[in-house]
Amino acid sequence: MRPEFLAKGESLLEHRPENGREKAVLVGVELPGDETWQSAYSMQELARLADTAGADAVHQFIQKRDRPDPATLLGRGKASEIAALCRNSGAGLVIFDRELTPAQARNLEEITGAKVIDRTQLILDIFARRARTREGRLQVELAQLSYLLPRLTGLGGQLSRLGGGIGTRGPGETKLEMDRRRVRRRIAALKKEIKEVRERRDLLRRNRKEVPFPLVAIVGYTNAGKSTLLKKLTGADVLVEDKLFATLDPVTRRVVLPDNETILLTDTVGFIQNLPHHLVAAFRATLEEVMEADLLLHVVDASHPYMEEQIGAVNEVLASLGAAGKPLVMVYNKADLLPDAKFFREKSSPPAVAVSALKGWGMEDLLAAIARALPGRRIKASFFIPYRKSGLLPVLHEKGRVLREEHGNGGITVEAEIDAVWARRVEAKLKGQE
Ligand SMILES: Nc1nc2c(ncn2[C@@H]2O[C@H](COP(=O)(O)OP(=O)(O)OP(=O)(O)O)[C@@H](O)[C@H]2O)c(=O)[nH]1
Ligand SMILES: [Mg+2]
Repeated sequence: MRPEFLAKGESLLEHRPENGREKAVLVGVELPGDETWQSAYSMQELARLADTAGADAVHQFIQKRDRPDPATLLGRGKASEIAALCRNSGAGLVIFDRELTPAQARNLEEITGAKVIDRTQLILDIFARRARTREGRLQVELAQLSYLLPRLTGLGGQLSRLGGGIGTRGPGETKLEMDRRRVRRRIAALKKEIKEVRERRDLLRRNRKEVPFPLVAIVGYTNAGKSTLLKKLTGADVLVEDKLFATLDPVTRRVVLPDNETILLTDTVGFIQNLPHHLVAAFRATLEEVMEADLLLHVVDASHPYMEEQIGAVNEVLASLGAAGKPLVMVYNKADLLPDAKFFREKSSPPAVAVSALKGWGMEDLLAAIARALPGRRIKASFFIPYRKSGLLPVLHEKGRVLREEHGNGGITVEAEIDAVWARRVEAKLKGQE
């Protein structure tokens, strides 16, 4: 996706080749206080992100430093080594696992002669390529431009890197000012459009509320198997891939629980450690599905060596969205890859089930757990009860709070606040034969 402020032929991330895959050198920088296993895991993840974006890691290493070098993050000597690595392997791209300042990126590009980007830019790039809906695209563009704007400030070199082809002084400055204004204008326009999309969604959501189906949102670390689960439970034709961030646009489908209650199940964008905050902000509208949900299914890849850390990262994002206290069922997925998944089923708070979304194992357990965990949703409803069915009146009194009761011709009009499930049961009895 090309942000509109760029002229034709210019690209925000020039490292992307027209076709085929790019060769990249991946660099981690470990500072005092960082855990070694964490840097190593983060690098593995960076390699998978690079793969998803269309780059193959030809070299990767982690450099330990006492403090970051303000000009180049790692030492000049190391930067020259990277230059040699790039030359020898034909890599045109260097990806850092740590956020780079605009000056650092520029200096490193000068030394290495390659494109230099960081983890945030890589994730933004993946999102840009994968967003399908209008809303998703708007959100990604907003995130990209918000990331870009501070990087345009006073940096002629940086702008030319971003496709302007401009010098650093003189007329370049004027163009730079203009670009900055264009970017700001575009950001304002995007925010307005997203607000409109959001208002329409709110309307849809309100309509949906009147149909009192509980909303259940699937959340979890990227690649945990969320879409596979939705597919298995609903037969929905959703994208499942062994790639990070396969899903960007939420999909909602109906599921009928064993007690005949219907729920709406929503698949969401996956979470990742160090999720760029621009992205969280931009995807807030999408993630509102999560905040609105009556129940969350936290899907975990139980076969992953860093399962606990991934659970922690997801809980952090949930907390930042204000969804930490929501009713939740832990779904330990990929049980088919484990010798014994019994352990997970024994956890009881929050309730947990072990499943294999791929093989369809544990789906009945899961549906039963959802039914148990769903909080009773009270709605306001009115009923007309014919006298021959007046046996239903005590049900309303027992299960709900009767607000109004009027005995008229042929029957009783009752207004009550009642659990959604019971409201539907009473409706069903009223519609039934006897
Ligand atoms: N062995 C095994 N693999 C699974 C299972 N569930 C999902 N997978 C695989 O895990 C990979 C990711 O699955 P997705 O359903 O796309 O994962 P996701 O959580 O939706 O991922 P994102 O949308 O990228 O966040 C795919 O290769 C699936 O086939 C499972 O129960 N067992
Ligand atoms: Mg998915």
